[in-house]
Amino acid sequence: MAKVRVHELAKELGITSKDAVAKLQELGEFVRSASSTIEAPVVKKLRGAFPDAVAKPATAPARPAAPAPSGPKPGAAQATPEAPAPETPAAPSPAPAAPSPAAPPAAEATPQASPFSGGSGAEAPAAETPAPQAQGDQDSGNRPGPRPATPPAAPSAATRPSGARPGGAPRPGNNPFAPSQGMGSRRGDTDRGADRGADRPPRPGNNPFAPSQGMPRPGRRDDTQQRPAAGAGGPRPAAGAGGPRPGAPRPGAPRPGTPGSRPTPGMMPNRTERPAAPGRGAPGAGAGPRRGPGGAPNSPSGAPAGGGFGKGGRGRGGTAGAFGKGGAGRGKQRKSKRAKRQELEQMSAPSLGGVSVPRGDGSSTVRLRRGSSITDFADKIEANPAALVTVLFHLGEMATATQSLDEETFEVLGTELGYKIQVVSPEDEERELLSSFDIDFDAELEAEGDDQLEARPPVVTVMGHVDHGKTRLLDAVRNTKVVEGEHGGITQHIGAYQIQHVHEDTTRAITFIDTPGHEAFTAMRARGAKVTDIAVLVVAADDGVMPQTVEALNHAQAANVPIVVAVNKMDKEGANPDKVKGQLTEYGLVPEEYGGDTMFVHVSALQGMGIDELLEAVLLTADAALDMRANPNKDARGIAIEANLDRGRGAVATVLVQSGTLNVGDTIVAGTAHGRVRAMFDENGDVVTTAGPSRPVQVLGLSNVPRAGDTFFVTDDERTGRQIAEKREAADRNAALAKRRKRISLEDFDQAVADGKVDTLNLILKGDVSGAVEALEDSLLKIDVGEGVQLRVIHRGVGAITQNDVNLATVDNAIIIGFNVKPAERVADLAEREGVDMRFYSVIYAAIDDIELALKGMLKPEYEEVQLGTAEVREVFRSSKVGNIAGSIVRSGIIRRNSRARVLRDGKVVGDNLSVDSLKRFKDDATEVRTDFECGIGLGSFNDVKEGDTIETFEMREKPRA
Ligand SMILES: Nc1nc2c(ncn2[C@@H]2O[C@H](COP(=O)(O)OP(=O)(O)OP(=O)(O)O)[C@@H](O)[C@H]2O)c(=O)[nH]1
Repeated sequence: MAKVRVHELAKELGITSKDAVAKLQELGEFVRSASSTIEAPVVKKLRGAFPDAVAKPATAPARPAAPAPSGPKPGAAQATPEAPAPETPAAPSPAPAAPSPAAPPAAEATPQASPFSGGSGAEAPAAETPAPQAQGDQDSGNRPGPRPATPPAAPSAATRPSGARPGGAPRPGNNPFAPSQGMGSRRGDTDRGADRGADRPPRPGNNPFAPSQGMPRPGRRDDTQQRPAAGAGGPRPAAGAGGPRPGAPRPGAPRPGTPGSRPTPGMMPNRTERPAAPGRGAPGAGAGPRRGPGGAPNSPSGAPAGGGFGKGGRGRGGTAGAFGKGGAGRGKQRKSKRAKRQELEQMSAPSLGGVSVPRGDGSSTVRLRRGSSITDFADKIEANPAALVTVLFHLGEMATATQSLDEETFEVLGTELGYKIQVVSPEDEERELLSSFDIDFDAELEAEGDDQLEARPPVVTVMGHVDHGKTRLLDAVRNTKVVEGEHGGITQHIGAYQIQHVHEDTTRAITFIDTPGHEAFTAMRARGAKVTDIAVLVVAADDGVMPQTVEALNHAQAANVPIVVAVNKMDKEGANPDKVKGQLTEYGLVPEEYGGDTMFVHVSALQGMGIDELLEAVLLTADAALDMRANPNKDARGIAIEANLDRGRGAVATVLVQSGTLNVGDTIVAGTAHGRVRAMFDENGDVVTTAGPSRPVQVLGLSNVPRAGDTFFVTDDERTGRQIAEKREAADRNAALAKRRKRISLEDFDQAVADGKVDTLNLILKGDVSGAVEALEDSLLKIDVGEGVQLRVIHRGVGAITQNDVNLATVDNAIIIGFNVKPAERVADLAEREGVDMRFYSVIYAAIDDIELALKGMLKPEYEEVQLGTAEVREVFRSSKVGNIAGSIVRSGIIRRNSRARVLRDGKVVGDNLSVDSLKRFKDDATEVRTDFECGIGLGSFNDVKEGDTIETFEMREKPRA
C-alpha cells in the first residue's frame, strides 16, 4: 500500500496539515511538507497524538475552519489591504497553507499574492517559475479564470497537494494531474484540480512532482527561481512561496548583476507592488496566493474552479503570461533581459525633448572632423542620431542627422550632453592625415640642423588701399629689374616672380607675390598658409591712410609679418608723406626717424622712383627680423600661389617652393590635386628643371587645379599622392557642407547676439559710386544700435563685390551689403560656399531699415508667392494606389514636381495648399513639364479633381527687400 501523506492523514484526523506537520515535528519526526509521505509508525504516532480526532471523509465539505490556513500564514497578515477577500476563499483549501516546514516562505508569498488580485497581475511575475512546464499554453493561461487552466500548474499543485484539503480523501486511482484524464498536462487544470481537491484529491502515491507528469522537479524549481529574468519585467519578486531565499533578491531590489544603484523599470513607483507578487516563488507557494485571491470573485464557495485564478484573467493572465515568458524558452527570456537593460540605460540617461541620450561626464572629449554630422557625433557617443536631432531641436537649432554642422552647433549640443567637443582644426586635420601616411613635417624640421639650412630669398606681398598703386608698384619693380636683367622681357604673369637686387655688393633675390591686394594674402591665410615673409604696404602720399590700408596692416600684423611702408605717388602734388607717417604711427607702425623700427620708403611707382630703396629696405627688414633659411637638399614642400586650367596644357599651377628642391619628374600632391611634374617654367616662361627654396615656378602635370594657399609636397609615389589628395577632397567636401549654414545673417543676428556668438555686426559695403557708399556708411553709423551691440563697417569700396570681399567677410564674420552692385557668379558661389550673407539694395533707406531691424532682432524673411505655371485638366485617371491623376496639358509656364499647387474650377479655388506629389510624362517621372506638353499630375491625397479644372502651381520665394 502506498504510503500516506501528511495532509491526507491530517484530513483523516480532522486537523490542518500545518497542525499535523507541527505535531510531527513536536514528536521528533521531520517532514518536509504536508505532502511528504510518512511511514506507518509515524502515522501511528500522529494518530496517537490525536486520539480524539475523528477522521472525516475526504469528500466532506470544506471545513469552516478554512481560514485557519491563511491564519497561520504569516503572509496572510501581510496581505495587502486590497486583497483581503482572496484570503478567505483561499481558505477552503488548506493546501496552500503550506504549513509544511518546507514551505515557510510560502507564507510570505501569500501576501505577495495580493497584487494579483490587485489587477497588476497581468505581468505577474509568479508565472516565471513554473514556466518550464508552461509549454505553450500561454493563451489559455491568459484567458479568464473559468477556462481550464494550463498544465504547468503542476508545480503549484505540488506544494499544495490537493490531498491536503479537508475532507479531500484521495480517490484511489484518480490522478487529477494525469494527462490521460485530460487534466494533468494543463496547468490550470492542475491548479484547479488542486483547488478542487476536496472533490478529487490525488490519490496517495500520486506524486505531483513526478517529472513524468510534466512537473518540475523540486530541484529544478529552484533553478527556475534563480533565473533572473523576472517575467513581469520588474525586479524579481521575492522567491514566491519560498519568500526571499538566501541569495534571492529582495522584493523590489535590483536584480543581481544589474547595476545595483540604478533603478529598473520594475522599480518605478507604479510598479512597486508588483514585485511583491509571489509568482516567482516556489510553485506551491505561487499557487497558494494565486488561489487565495482568486477564489473570492470566481468562486464564492471557494470552489476550486477558477478559484486559484479567481481574479479572472488577471491572475491567470499573470500566471500564463509569466509562464509564457518563462516557458517560452531562453530566447525570449534573453530578449526580456536585453529589453530591460535598454530600459535601464534609457532611464539613466538624461531626457531632453522627450528623448534619452547618453550623457557625458562633462570632461569627456569628443573629437570631430570639420563638417561632421550629427550621425558622426552619435557614433562617437553611441547614441541614436534621431534622438540627437531632437535634442538639438530643443536647443533651438534645426539640422538633419546627416547634415554637416559647424563647430558652434556641436559645442551647444556637446555642452548640453556633457561632452567637450573638439573640432579638429584644418592644420590638425592635415597633420593627422599626413601622419597616417607616416609623413611628419614638424619632426622633419626639428631634425634639421643649422648646417643643413641655407639662405633663401624673402617672399614679399604688396598690400594697400584701392588705387594707391599696388599694381603699378609691382610692375615697376618687375620692369625695372627686367630692364636691368638679361632676359628680353617678362612674357607672362604667373602669380609670383623673383627679381635680383644688388645689396651690399651681393646679388640677392627677392620673391614677389604678384597678386595685388589682399586676395592672395587673405585667401592663403584663410587656409592657414603662411607664404609671406614681408608685406609692403602701399600708401598713396596724397591720400593717406585709408580703411583698406588699416585692414591690410591689421592682417599683416595678425600674421606676424613685418611691414615695409611704400609711400607712393610721391611725384604727385599734394603728396604728404609726413601725414602718412603720422597716421600709421597710430597703428603701431612707427618710422625709424620717429624712433620706431618700421622702414618708410618714398616711391613713385609711376616714375619708377625709389624702387631700389624699397628693395633695400625689404632686404634689411628681412635680415633684421627674420631667419631666412631653408634646407634645399630634400624633397620640395611649398604652397600653390595660383592655378588655372589651360586648354592645351591642362592644370597649370604656380607653386612657391618653401623648402627642399622641386625637380621635374617628382610626384607631388597639392591640395586635392596630384600628379607628376611634367614641366616647370619660371616667370619669364623659361623651362626650369629644378626650383629651390623661395622660388616660384609654374608646374604642369597636376590632375586638377589646386587653390591658392594649398600646400604641396613631393610624395614617394603617385599612389600616396593620389590617396592623400582624395582624403583631402573628402575632408574639404565635409567642411564646405558645414559652412553652408550661414556664418551670420541679418535674420539671425539678434539670436547670435543673444547666444553670445557675436557682439558686433561687421559690414562690408560695396556700391557703384563712392558717394552712395559714403552716404550709406554715414547713415548706418547713425543707427542707434542699443547697448551691448556694435556696428562696424570693416570695409567699403566702389565696384563689384569681389572674391576679396567675400574672403574678408569670411575672416571677420561680416555681412556684405551691395548697393547697386552684384557679385560675379564665381564670387557668389564662393559666398555660398563660405556661408557669407550678401544683401543687395538700390535704396539706401531699405538697407538702413534692414540693418536697424536686424539689430533689433526684428528682421524676418518675407516670402511671396511666385506663379510657376498652369495646367488644364483633360482627363482624370483613377488609381487606387496613388489617388487620382490629372491628365493635363500645361497652358503656361512650367509645372514642377514638388511645387505648391491649387486647383481652380470656374475661377474658384476648390483645392488649396496642395503639392505636386507626382509628375509624369507618359510613364516616366518628370521633374518639370513645359508649356504645351501633356503630363500626369498627382496631387497627393486630393482626389477631387475634375476635367476642365485648372491646376496652378507656384512657389514661395523670399521677397527681396527694398
Ligand atoms: N601719379 C602717380 N600715379 C600713380 C602712381 N602709382 C599708381 N598711380 C596711378 O594710380 C592708379 C591706380 O593704380 P593701381 O596700381 O592700379 O592701383 P591699385 O592699388 O593696384 O588699385 P586696385 O588694383 O584697384 O586696388 C593708376 O591710375 C595709376 O596710374 C604713382 O606713383 N604716381
